[in-house]
Amino acid sequence: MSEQCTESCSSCAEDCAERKEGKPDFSAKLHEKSSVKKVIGIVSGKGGVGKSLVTSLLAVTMRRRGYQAAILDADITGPSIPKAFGIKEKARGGESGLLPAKSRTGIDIMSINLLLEKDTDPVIWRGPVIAGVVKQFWTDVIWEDVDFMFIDMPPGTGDVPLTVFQSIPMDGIIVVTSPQELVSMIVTKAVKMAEVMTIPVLGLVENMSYFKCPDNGKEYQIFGDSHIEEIAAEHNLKILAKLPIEPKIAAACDQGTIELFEGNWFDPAAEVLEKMEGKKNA
Ligand SMILES: Nc1ncnc2c1ncn2[C@@H]1O[C@H](COP(=O)(O)OP(=O)(O)OP(=O)(O)O)[C@@H](O)[C@H]1O
Repeated sequence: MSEQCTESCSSCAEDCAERKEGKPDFSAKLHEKSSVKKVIGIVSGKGGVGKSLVTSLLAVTMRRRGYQAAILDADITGPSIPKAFGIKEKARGGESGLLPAKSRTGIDIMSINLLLEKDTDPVIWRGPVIAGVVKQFWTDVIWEDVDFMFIDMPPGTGDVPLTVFQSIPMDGIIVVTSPQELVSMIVTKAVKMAEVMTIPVLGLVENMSYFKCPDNGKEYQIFGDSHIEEIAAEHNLKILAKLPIEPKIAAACDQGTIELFEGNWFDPAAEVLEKMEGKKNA
Protein backbone atom coordinates (compact mmCIF):
# COMPACT_ATOMS: atom_id res chain seq x y z
CA MET A 1 0.00 0.00 0.00
CA SER A 2 1.27 3.53 -0.82
CA GLU A 3 2.33 5.70 2.13
CA GLN A 4 -0.03 8.38 0.83
CA CYS A 5 -3.01 6.01 0.78
CA THR A 6 -6.33 7.81 1.28
CA GLU A 7 -8.30 4.59 0.77
CA SER A 8 -9.94 6.17 -2.26
CA CYS A 9 -9.10 3.49 -4.81
CA SER A 10 -11.06 5.20 -7.59
CA SER A 11 -8.62 8.15 -7.73
CA CYS A 12 -5.42 6.15 -7.18
CA ALA A 13 -3.11 4.93 -9.94
CA GLU A 14 -1.07 2.57 -7.71
CA ASP A 15 -1.27 -1.13 -8.33
CA CYS A 16 -1.66 -2.28 -4.77
CA ALA A 17 -2.65 -5.41 -2.90
CA GLU A 18 -5.16 -3.49 -0.78
CA ARG A 19 -7.13 -2.35 -3.82
CA LYS A 20 -10.81 -3.08 -3.31
CA GLU A 21 -11.97 -5.26 -6.17
CA GLY A 22 -15.19 -4.91 -8.12
CA LYS A 23 -17.29 -2.02 -9.32
CA PRO A 24 -17.59 1.18 -7.29
CA ASP A 25 -20.60 1.02 -4.99
CA PHE A 26 -23.00 3.95 -5.45
CA SER A 27 -25.83 2.34 -3.55
CA ALA A 28 -27.80 4.51 -1.15
CA LYS A 29 -28.82 3.19 2.25
CA LEU A 30 -32.46 2.69 3.04
CA HIS A 31 -33.77 4.74 5.98
CA GLU A 32 -33.07 2.93 9.25
CA LYS A 33 -36.78 2.77 10.09
CA SER A 34 -37.73 1.38 6.68
CA SER A 35 -38.27 -2.18 5.65
CA VAL A 36 -38.75 -3.06 1.98
CA LYS A 37 -38.78 -6.64 0.80
CA LYS A 38 -38.90 -6.32 -2.99
CA VAL A 39 -38.19 -3.40 -5.31
CA ILE A 40 -39.45 -3.48 -8.89
CA GLY A 41 -38.51 -0.80 -11.45
CA ILE A 42 -41.05 -0.02 -14.18
CA VAL A 43 -39.31 1.23 -17.32
CA SER A 44 -40.28 2.34 -20.82
CA GLY A 45 -38.42 3.49 -23.90
CA LYS A 46 -40.19 6.84 -24.05
CA GLY A 47 -42.81 8.85 -22.18
CA GLY A 48 -46.53 8.44 -22.63
CA VAL A 49 -46.75 4.65 -23.14
CA GLY A 50 -48.48 4.14 -19.81
CA LYS A 51 -45.59 3.45 -17.46
CA SER A 52 -47.24 5.34 -14.59
CA LEU A 53 -50.53 3.59 -15.22
CA VAL A 54 -48.88 0.15 -15.18
CA THR A 55 -46.98 1.08 -11.98
CA SER A 56 -50.27 2.11 -10.36
CA LEU A 57 -52.16 -1.00 -11.47
CA LEU A 58 -49.38 -3.32 -10.26
CA ALA A 59 -49.46 -1.69 -6.81
CA VAL A 60 -53.27 -1.88 -6.69
CA THR A 61 -53.21 -5.56 -7.74
CA MET A 62 -50.67 -6.52 -5.05
CA ARG A 63 -52.56 -4.51 -2.42
CA ARG A 64 -55.76 -6.36 -3.33
CA ARG A 65 -53.88 -9.61 -2.78
CA GLY A 66 -53.13 -8.53 0.78
CA TYR A 67 -49.56 -7.20 0.40
CA GLN A 68 -48.28 -3.86 1.64
CA ALA A 69 -47.53 -2.06 -1.63
CA ALA A 70 -45.68 1.20 -2.18
CA ILE A 71 -44.93 3.48 -5.11
CA LEU A 72 -41.79 5.58 -5.36
CA ASP A 73 -42.50 8.05 -8.16
CA ALA A 74 -39.06 8.60 -9.70
CA ASP A 75 -40.54 10.27 -12.79
CA ILE A 76 -39.73 13.67 -11.29
CA THR A 77 -40.47 15.82 -14.35
CA GLY A 78 -43.79 14.08 -15.13
CA PRO A 79 -45.19 12.88 -11.81
CA SER A 80 -48.69 11.51 -12.44
CA ILE A 81 -49.08 8.97 -9.62
CA PRO A 82 -50.70 11.18 -6.90
CA LYS A 83 -53.35 12.38 -9.38
CA ALA A 84 -54.30 8.83 -10.39
CA PHE A 85 -54.83 7.98 -6.69
CA GLY A 86 -56.62 11.26 -5.91
CA ILE A 87 -54.03 12.28 -3.32
CA LYS A 88 -54.23 15.97 -2.56
CA GLU A 89 -52.50 16.30 0.81
CA LYS A 90 -48.78 17.01 1.04
CA ALA A 91 -46.16 14.65 2.46
CA ARG A 92 -45.57 15.03 6.19
CA GLY A 93 -42.20 14.97 7.83
CA GLY A 94 -40.81 14.60 11.31
CA GLU A 95 -37.32 14.78 12.76
CA SER A 96 -36.46 11.28 11.72
CA GLY A 97 -37.74 11.35 8.15
CA LEU A 98 -40.48 11.95 5.62
CA LEU A 99 -43.69 9.95 5.70
CA PRO A 100 -45.25 8.78 2.44
CA ALA A 101 -48.87 9.61 1.66
CA LYS A 102 -51.37 6.76 2.07
CA SER A 103 -53.90 6.01 -0.63
CA ARG A 104 -57.50 5.05 0.22
CA THR A 105 -56.63 1.36 0.26
CA GLY A 106 -53.32 1.87 2.11
CA ILE A 107 -50.70 2.06 -0.66
CA ASP A 108 -47.71 4.19 0.43
CA ILE A 109 -46.79 6.83 -2.14
CA MET A 110 -43.96 9.34 -2.41
CA SER A 111 -43.79 11.75 -5.33
CA ILE A 112 -42.30 15.17 -5.94
CA ASN A 113 -45.86 16.49 -6.32
CA LEU A 114 -46.42 15.77 -2.62
CA LEU A 115 -43.60 18.18 -1.79
CA LEU A 116 -44.21 21.01 -4.26
CA GLU A 117 -46.39 23.88 -3.10
CA LYS A 118 -48.59 23.57 -6.20
CA ASP A 119 -48.74 20.37 -8.24
CA THR A 120 -48.75 22.50 -11.39
CA ASP A 121 -45.28 23.90 -10.51
CA PRO A 122 -42.81 22.62 -13.12
CA VAL A 123 -39.62 20.91 -12.00
CA ILE A 124 -36.86 22.78 -13.83
CA TRP A 125 -33.84 21.06 -12.36
CA ARG A 126 -30.74 19.56 -13.87
CA GLY A 127 -30.18 15.79 -13.94
CA PRO A 128 -27.99 15.45 -10.82
CA VAL A 129 -30.52 17.38 -8.70
CA ILE A 130 -33.36 15.20 -9.96
CA ALA A 131 -31.37 12.02 -9.31
CA GLY A 132 -30.53 13.36 -5.82
CA VAL A 133 -34.23 13.79 -5.02
CA VAL A 134 -35.00 10.22 -6.08
CA LYS A 135 -32.15 8.99 -3.90
CA GLN A 136 -33.65 10.92 -0.97
CA PHE A 137 -37.00 9.22 -1.59
CA TRP A 138 -35.12 6.02 -0.79
CA THR A 139 -32.91 7.24 2.07
CA ASP A 140 -35.07 9.86 3.84
CA VAL A 141 -38.58 8.42 3.55
CA ILE A 142 -39.81 5.99 6.19
CA TRP A 143 -41.21 3.05 4.22
CA GLU A 144 -42.84 0.85 6.83
CA ASP A 145 -43.13 -2.92 6.27
CA VAL A 146 -43.37 -2.74 2.50
CA ASP A 147 -43.69 -6.06 0.69
CA PHE A 148 -43.52 -4.69 -2.86
CA MET A 149 -42.22 -1.27 -3.85
CA PHE A 150 -42.84 -0.21 -7.45
CA ILE A 151 -40.62 2.50 -8.88
CA ASP A 152 -42.07 4.59 -11.72
CA MET A 153 -38.73 5.14 -13.44
CA PRO A 154 -37.80 8.23 -15.44
CA PRO A 155 -38.10 7.34 -19.15
CA GLY A 156 -35.05 6.35 -21.23
CA THR A 157 -31.53 5.30 -20.31
CA GLY A 158 -29.93 8.68 -19.55
CA ASP A 159 -28.14 10.04 -16.54
CA VAL A 160 -31.13 10.12 -14.19
CA PRO A 161 -32.38 6.52 -14.66
CA LEU A 162 -28.76 5.34 -14.51
CA THR A 163 -28.21 7.00 -11.13
CA VAL A 164 -31.50 5.60 -9.85
CA PHE A 165 -30.47 2.09 -10.92
CA GLN A 166 -27.12 2.49 -9.19
CA SER A 167 -28.55 3.97 -5.99
CA ILE A 168 -31.56 1.76 -5.32
CA PRO A 169 -31.10 -2.00 -5.16
CA MET A 170 -33.74 -3.38 -7.50
CA ASP A 171 -34.87 -6.99 -7.63
CA GLY A 172 -36.30 -6.80 -11.11
CA ILE A 173 -37.56 -4.57 -13.86
CA ILE A 174 -40.74 -4.68 -15.91
CA VAL A 175 -40.65 -3.15 -19.39
CA VAL A 176 -43.76 -1.34 -20.65
CA THR A 177 -44.22 -1.00 -24.40
CA SER A 178 -47.04 -0.16 -26.78
CA PRO A 179 -47.67 -1.67 -30.23
CA GLN A 180 -46.76 1.47 -32.16
CA GLU A 181 -43.32 1.72 -30.63
CA LEU A 182 -40.13 0.27 -32.06
CA VAL A 183 -40.67 -2.52 -29.58
CA SER A 184 -37.81 -4.72 -30.66
CA MET A 185 -35.24 -1.96 -30.21
CA ILE A 186 -36.68 -0.82 -26.88
CA VAL A 187 -36.82 -4.31 -25.41
CA THR A 188 -33.27 -5.07 -26.60
CA LYS A 189 -32.01 -1.85 -25.00
CA ALA A 190 -33.81 -2.61 -21.74
CA VAL A 191 -32.47 -6.17 -21.66
CA LYS A 192 -28.91 -4.97 -22.26
CA MET A 193 -29.20 -2.24 -19.63
CA ALA A 194 -30.56 -4.78 -17.14
CA GLU A 195 -27.61 -7.06 -17.91
CA VAL A 196 -25.14 -4.25 -17.24
CA MET A 197 -26.94 -3.47 -13.98
CA THR A 198 -27.29 -7.18 -13.17
CA ILE A 199 -31.01 -6.78 -12.55
CA PRO A 200 -33.35 -9.45 -13.96
CA VAL A 201 -36.06 -8.46 -16.44
CA LEU A 202 -39.23 -9.96 -14.97
CA GLY A 203 -41.20 -9.51 -18.15
CA LEU A 204 -42.99 -7.27 -20.62
CA VAL A 205 -46.29 -5.43 -20.42
CA GLU A 206 -47.91 -4.36 -23.67
CA ASN A 207 -50.14 -1.36 -23.09
CA MET A 208 -52.83 -0.16 -25.51
CA SER A 209 -52.63 -3.63 -27.01
CA TYR A 210 -56.17 -3.66 -28.44
CA PHE A 211 -59.59 -2.09 -28.05
CA LYS A 212 -62.58 -4.24 -27.25
CA CYS A 213 -65.68 -2.78 -28.87
CA PRO A 214 -68.49 -2.56 -26.29
CA ASP A 215 -71.11 -2.96 -29.07
CA ASN A 216 -69.93 -6.18 -30.73
CA GLY A 217 -67.28 -7.51 -28.32
CA LYS A 218 -64.68 -7.68 -31.12
CA GLU A 219 -61.05 -6.78 -30.44
CA TYR A 220 -59.42 -4.21 -32.73
CA GLN A 221 -55.67 -3.58 -32.89
CA ILE A 222 -55.88 0.19 -33.16
CA PHE A 223 -52.11 0.71 -33.23
CA GLY A 224 -51.43 -2.11 -35.68
CA ASP A 225 -50.30 -5.68 -35.25
CA SER A 226 -48.50 -6.56 -32.06
CA HIS A 227 -45.07 -8.18 -32.29
CA ILE A 228 -44.68 -8.67 -28.56
CA GLU A 229 -44.88 -12.47 -28.72
CA GLU A 230 -41.94 -12.82 -31.15
CA ILE A 231 -39.86 -10.30 -29.23
CA ALA A 232 -40.56 -11.94 -25.89
CA ALA A 233 -39.58 -15.33 -27.35
CA GLU A 234 -36.40 -13.86 -28.88
CA HIS A 235 -35.23 -12.62 -25.48
CA ASN A 236 -36.71 -15.48 -23.50
CA LEU A 237 -38.98 -13.11 -21.57
CA LYS A 238 -42.48 -13.51 -20.16
CA ILE A 239 -45.41 -11.38 -21.29
CA LEU A 240 -46.89 -10.31 -17.98
CA ALA A 241 -49.93 -8.46 -19.31
CA LYS A 242 -51.61 -7.10 -22.39
CA LEU A 243 -53.64 -4.09 -21.41
CA PRO A 244 -56.43 -2.88 -23.71
CA ILE A 245 -57.20 0.75 -24.51
CA GLU A 246 -59.91 1.28 -21.96
CA PRO A 247 -61.61 4.67 -21.66
CA LYS A 248 -62.69 3.78 -18.11
CA ILE A 249 -59.01 3.53 -17.10
CA ALA A 250 -58.24 6.96 -18.56
CA ALA A 251 -61.25 8.39 -16.72
CA ALA A 252 -60.19 6.73 -13.46
CA CYS A 253 -56.69 8.28 -13.77
CA ASP A 254 -58.25 11.70 -14.30
CA GLN A 255 -60.72 11.30 -11.44
CA GLY A 256 -58.17 9.90 -8.97
CA THR A 257 -60.02 6.58 -8.66
CA ILE A 258 -57.50 4.14 -10.15
CA GLU A 259 -57.93 1.90 -7.08
CA LEU A 260 -61.49 1.13 -8.21
CA PHE A 261 -60.45 -0.35 -11.59
CA GLU A 262 -62.10 -3.58 -12.54
CA GLY A 263 -60.12 -6.16 -14.47
CA ASN A 264 -57.69 -8.98 -13.84
CA TRP A 265 -55.08 -8.11 -16.47
CA PHE A 266 -52.28 -8.12 -13.91
CA ASP A 267 -52.94 -11.49 -12.27
CA PRO A 268 -50.10 -13.24 -14.22
CA ALA A 269 -47.74 -10.43 -13.18
CA ALA A 270 -48.85 -10.78 -9.55
CA GLU A 271 -48.09 -14.50 -9.67
CA VAL A 272 -44.53 -13.80 -10.89
CA LEU A 273 -44.07 -11.23 -8.11
CA GLU A 274 -45.42 -13.58 -5.46
CA LYS A 275 -42.75 -16.12 -6.36
CA MET A 276 -40.01 -13.67 -5.39
CA GLU A 277 -38.75 -13.94 -1.86
CA GLY A 278 -36.37 -12.22 0.53
CA LYS A 279 -36.01 -9.06 2.53
CA LYS A 280 -33.86 -5.96 2.10
CA ASN A 281 -31.82 -4.47 4.89
CA ALA A 282 -33.94 -2.52 7.35
N1 LIG B 1 -54.61 1.30 -21.66
C1 LIG B 1 -55.03 2.56 -21.52
N2 LIG B 1 -56.33 2.87 -21.70
C2 LIG B 1 -56.75 4.14 -21.56
N3 LIG B 1 -55.95 5.18 -21.23
C3 LIG B 1 -54.65 4.94 -21.04
C4 LIG B 1 -54.12 3.62 -21.17
N4 LIG B 1 -52.79 3.68 -20.91
C5 LIG B 1 -52.51 4.96 -20.63
N5 LIG B 1 -53.61 5.73 -20.71
C6 LIG B 1 -53.69 7.17 -20.47
O1 LIG B 1 -52.58 7.78 -21.15
C7 LIG B 1 -51.99 8.79 -20.35
C8 LIG B 1 -50.49 8.56 -20.19
O2 LIG B 1 -50.29 7.44 -19.35
P1 LIG B 1 -49.13 7.42 -18.27
O3 LIG B 1 -49.07 8.70 -17.50
O4 LIG B 1 -49.26 6.17 -17.51
O5 LIG B 1 -47.87 7.32 -19.23
P2 LIG B 1 -46.33 7.38 -18.89
O6 LIG B 1 -45.65 6.41 -19.81
O7 LIG B 1 -46.09 7.22 -17.45
O8 LIG B 1 -46.02 8.82 -19.34
P3 LIG B 1 -44.89 9.79 -18.83
O9 LIG B 1 -43.63 8.99 -18.84
O10 LIG B 1 -44.95 10.87 -19.86
O11 LIG B 1 -45.32 10.20 -17.45
C9 LIG B 1 -52.76 8.81 -19.03
O12 LIG B 1 -53.67 9.87 -19.05
C10 LIG B 1 -53.50 7.48 -18.99
O13 LIG B 1 -54.74 7.61 -18.37
